[in-house]
Amino acid sequence: MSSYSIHKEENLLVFMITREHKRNAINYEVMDGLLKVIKMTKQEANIKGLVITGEGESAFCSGGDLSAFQNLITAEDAYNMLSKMSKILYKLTTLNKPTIALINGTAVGGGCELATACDFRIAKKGTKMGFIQGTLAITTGWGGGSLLLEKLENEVALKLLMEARPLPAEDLYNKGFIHAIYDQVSMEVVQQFFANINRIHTNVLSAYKEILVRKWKVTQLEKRMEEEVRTCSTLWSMESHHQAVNKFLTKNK
Ligand SMILES: CC[C@@H](C(=O)O)C(=O)SCCNC(=O)CCNC(=O)[C@H](O)C(C)(C)COP(=O)(O)OP(=O)(O)OC[C@H]1O[C@@H](n2cnc3c(N)ncnc32)[C@H](O)[C@@H]1OP(=O)(O)O
Repeated sequence: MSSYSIHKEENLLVFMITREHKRNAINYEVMDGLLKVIKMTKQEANIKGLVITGEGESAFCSGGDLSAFQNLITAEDAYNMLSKMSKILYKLTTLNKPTIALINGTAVGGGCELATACDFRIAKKGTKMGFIQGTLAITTGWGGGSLLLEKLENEVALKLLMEARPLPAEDLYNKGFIHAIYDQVSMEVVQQFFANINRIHTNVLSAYKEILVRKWKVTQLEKRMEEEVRTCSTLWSMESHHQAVNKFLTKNK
């Protein structure tokens, strides 16, 4: 069974992680799917934007698949995986069309990084989200810390990263991380959120994205994300991280 699906909803492409049993954790197949959908969104003239979501009601995305990545022991092993995803998140962030994270359930760790790489975040009421990487004795490893610092005030972002705890969507709406909250989330609410943007020609939407991307090029966002990956790779190789992952993976055994 595939780890993701891609379909069209009117003029939007929808990418869904279909790993509900793993709380939509990201494996290499999901990474490849993300690359594919980013390319499709860019190339298809009749597509106006991209929506990223997770299967089911419990989770948007629980970050990297810890069971798949637990065999990455050294900093070099970790770097290869982390930089692969970080490059994908940079491509997503700088995509020339609007992107929306439809946060249908819990988003933690790399799941929050994925959401941060989108332009807009819509969440279901009460959903918990957190950059919990600190509890695993690592930092954000896919460049999401650098992205969060671009999207929120520095002090607000830093506090979220340093506290490493899940917060309800309502709190994150007040901090500016979430842009709209709905009782239930579906493609209907995405179309509602997107309606005004949808009236505007794609060339104009792309031109606005280009203004933002130009700023990120000047401030070397890509390089900053790469440095973040390197720092996380070193932390990843430490015993404290391996112990924390082991604790999670054996919690129900
Ligand atoms: C690798 C990059 C790094 C980064 O740069 O950010 C990361 O993303 S590190 C990963 C960070 N993520 C986590 O630590 C999240 C771990 N998951 C959880 O805390 C919880 O599962 C949850 C997301 C809060 C959901 O809780 P709950 O609804 O109670 O479900 P369970 O905990 O029982 O999980 C069900 C099932 O799914 C497996 N699972 C969940 N998350 C992951 C994951 N990230 N990787 C691998 N597997 C995951 C969990 O082990 C359960 O499996 P079974 O026991 O086999 O049913």
